[in-house]
Amino acid sequence: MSFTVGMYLAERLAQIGLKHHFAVAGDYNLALLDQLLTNSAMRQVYCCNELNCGFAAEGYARANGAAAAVVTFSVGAISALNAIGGAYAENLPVILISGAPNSNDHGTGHILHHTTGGTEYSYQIEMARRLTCAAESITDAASAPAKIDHVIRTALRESKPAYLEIACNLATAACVRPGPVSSLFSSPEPDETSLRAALDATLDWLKPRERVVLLVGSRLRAARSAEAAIALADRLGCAVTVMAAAKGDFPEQHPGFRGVYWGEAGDPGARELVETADGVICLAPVFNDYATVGWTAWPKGETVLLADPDGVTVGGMAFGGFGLGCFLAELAERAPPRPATARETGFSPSRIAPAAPDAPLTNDEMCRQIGALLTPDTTLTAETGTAWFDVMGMALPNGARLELEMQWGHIGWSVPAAFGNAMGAPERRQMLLVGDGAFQLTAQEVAQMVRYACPVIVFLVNNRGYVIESAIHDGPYNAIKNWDYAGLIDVFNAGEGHGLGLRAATGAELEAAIAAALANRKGPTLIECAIAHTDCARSLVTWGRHVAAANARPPQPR
Ligand SMILES: Cc1ncc(Cn2nnc(CCOP(=O)(O)OP(=O)(O)O)c2C)c(N)n1
Repeated sequence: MSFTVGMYLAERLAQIGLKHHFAVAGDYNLALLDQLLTNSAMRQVYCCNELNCGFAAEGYARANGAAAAVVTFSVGAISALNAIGGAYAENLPVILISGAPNSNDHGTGHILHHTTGGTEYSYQIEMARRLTCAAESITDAASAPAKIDHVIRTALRESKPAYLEIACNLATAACVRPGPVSSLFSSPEPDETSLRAALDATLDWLKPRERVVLLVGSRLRAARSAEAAIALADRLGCAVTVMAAAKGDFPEQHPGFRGVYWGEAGDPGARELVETADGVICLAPVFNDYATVGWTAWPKGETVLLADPDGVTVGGMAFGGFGLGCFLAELAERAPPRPATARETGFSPSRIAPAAPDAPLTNDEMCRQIGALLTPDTTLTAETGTAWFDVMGMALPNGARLELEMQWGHIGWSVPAAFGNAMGAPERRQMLLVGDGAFQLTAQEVAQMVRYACPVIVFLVNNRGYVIESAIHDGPYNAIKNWDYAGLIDVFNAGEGHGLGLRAATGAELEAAIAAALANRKGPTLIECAIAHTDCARSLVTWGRHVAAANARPPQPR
């Protein structure tokens, strides 16, 4: 069999470490799917729809480092683009690959199915360009290798999604074979002059400061700088706080860890620590409206050093041309060691007392039991909603990973993302905390957890509606139709699956359900937790009040 464009793509995806790619079939991509199937290093995994396919790939990228989703033109790709927007917002290298019209149709005036009905088909790549770091259209075999390599190389370097569309008659076209994969991982050398200047300015800035705090942000992970951040914390002997979206991105058992900084909604003491510090080193933060609690918790001014993936701002100057990791590592080397002052007082997350076993299940008791399940090899995916606030109070053992989507915040993301994460890291204990409202958007991907025998433990918080929305601004639109969520599993099993659907209305029932879930290694266990509609973390109410105020700001005269 001659080597083809589709085989070139398959080999590159396998070479960058993908053992799976996600797909939904469509006549524009069937020949390409066949070509991808010829590569035995990768398994083709199918999803119920293209939005879920994109989110499954996003979740896979969190576990595996990168991911690919293969969809059909327009009707598939435009749904998937919502998930690609999420991957962009969350700094994840997901390659969206779309089948596309036959290369002979361009310029012929042909009207094609799965298009908007015109004779131009470039609208899709134009949309994709707005949500990716690189986008290419393959309509001839000769240029395919360079375009494929460009898209993958840029996605890996930028830690952002990229887009590739392949004409449906090109996947089987003869193509050269790929060269060494090292060319896909190349990145520019740091600008030594600028790096030195940034380090000198930082050391000068540090000199007079006695109460320094690190504030870890959610782009630290994408910048692959977590180890360097730990080294810096050890060198400076300082306190370390994390922003909500970065919870789990710094080891919580580290002696300097002091909790989540999230204004009035964060851990007790974290706000005072950050806001009374005379030096706050912000590591790859995203200070958006939710993260700053409606603009009420945003460290600024000359006490702040901003260390971003693409540059450092300190002492009234901006420096660029080097990566965050190398800046932090060099700073950890050059900063004068300081006594571990921050380690005099430890950090202990708030403890929840066990509820009476037969009392109606409360949100606190549910969080207490879930928190007790966290192990160093646990991945907990938490959905937009009260789940955000629930997980903030849980102590994460070193090694445990918390997956959040607090920038894009697409409800429903967590179900396919947890499925994708489970496919990428099957050796980890995979748990999902999702509200009933979000679940209703993408519930069908639990059927794929059954199909691929993923033992994900799904905690479905049935609090009868959109509680997070009610906390911001209530109204009839926050009520939803109740489902028999546990009963869905019988539907998804369709007789041959090993999913388990359980209900928990008391602490004792939740304990029993968790025991059954831990024993069920052949498929997902969905535990429908009955929680009163008004029973939510107090921090959500505080946060909701500030966010509502920020949303309600009257138009300012311009
Ligand atoms: C795709 C999408 N559509 C609408 C929204 C707005 N939104 N954010 N959170 C919610 C409600 C989430 O409700 P649940 O999942 O039940 O979570 P809880 O807060 O635990 O009740 C909405 C409707 C959103 N974040 N994403």
